[in-house]
Amino acid sequence: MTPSNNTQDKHADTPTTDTLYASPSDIVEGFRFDDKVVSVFPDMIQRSVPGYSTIIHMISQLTARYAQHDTHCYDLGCSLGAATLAMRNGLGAKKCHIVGIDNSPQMVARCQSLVKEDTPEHIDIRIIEADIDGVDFKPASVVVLNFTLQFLPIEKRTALLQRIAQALVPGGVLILSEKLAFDDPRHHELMIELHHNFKRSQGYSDLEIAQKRQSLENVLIPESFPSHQARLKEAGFSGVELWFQCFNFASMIAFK
Ligand SMILES: C[S@@+](CC[C@H](N)C(=O)[O-])C[C@H]1O[C@@H](n2cnc3c(N)ncnc32)[C@H](O)[C@@H]1O
Ligand SMILES: O=C(O)C(=O)C[C@]1(C(=O)O)C=C[C@@H](O)C=C1
Repeated sequence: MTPSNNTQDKHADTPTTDTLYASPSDIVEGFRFDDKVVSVFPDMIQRSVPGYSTIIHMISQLTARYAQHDTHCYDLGCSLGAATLAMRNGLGAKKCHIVGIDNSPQMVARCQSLVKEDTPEHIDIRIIEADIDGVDFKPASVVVLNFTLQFLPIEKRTALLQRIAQALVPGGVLILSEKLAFDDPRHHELMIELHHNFKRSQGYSDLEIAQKRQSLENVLIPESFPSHQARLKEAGFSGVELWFQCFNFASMIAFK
């Protein structure tokens, strides 16, 4: 079996368009990664996160540059495995242990079958159902948190990043993608407006945008780049840089 080059190819056969917030609802429930979200997730994330494909593509390249032989490569909050497969593609001939972790049983079940059908047996790749808060990390060279930390309660974020920093071998990196907040309220509002315009351009209605925003309230908690930078340094990283940003969506690289 030949692994696909485009990590989203496998998701292309998922037919479902995201219409989860298209009908008016009296009570908008808090966002959860349940069956309904799993069935539309590739479409939802592609049409909601500007630059998502670019980030996934670059995770391959960053893995090619930073992965070290016989270490672990972790994808934390792997959802359907887009970043996991991007890491796998970036490894080339390097022998690493790839581990994708998610605490949504529905995501994990679908991810396991997608990864299995696309990966030759000699590649060491595992998708595990677990809370990333309690995982005992093995020595790692590349760790990915692609739009996952934002769902962890703020008070748990430092401890997780400390455990990641401790697990990274010298020369290892953390790739951290997040929805950002901004300290200047004028800029914060502008970024939200431009993001909503992006969603409109992707076919979402004003109602869908408003209801999704409500469902993410107090579930996805964004922080500013300076806050992330300060916390990552406190957690043990020696350098933290932004390598991608489009509006309020960004990806950082943190060096051990
Ligand atoms: C926005 S999605 C991540 C997208 C994915 N990384 C990608 O690149 O396609 C966030 C994921 O994090 C998972 N998640 C949230 N909190 C978690 C936790 N404490 N432990 C493990 N997974 C978690 C969710 O179930 C969800 O699948
Ligand atoms: O739709 C939004 O406004 C988002 O914030 C996008 C976002 C994310 O950043 O994780 C939110 C939930 C889904 O998991 C997919 C994407």
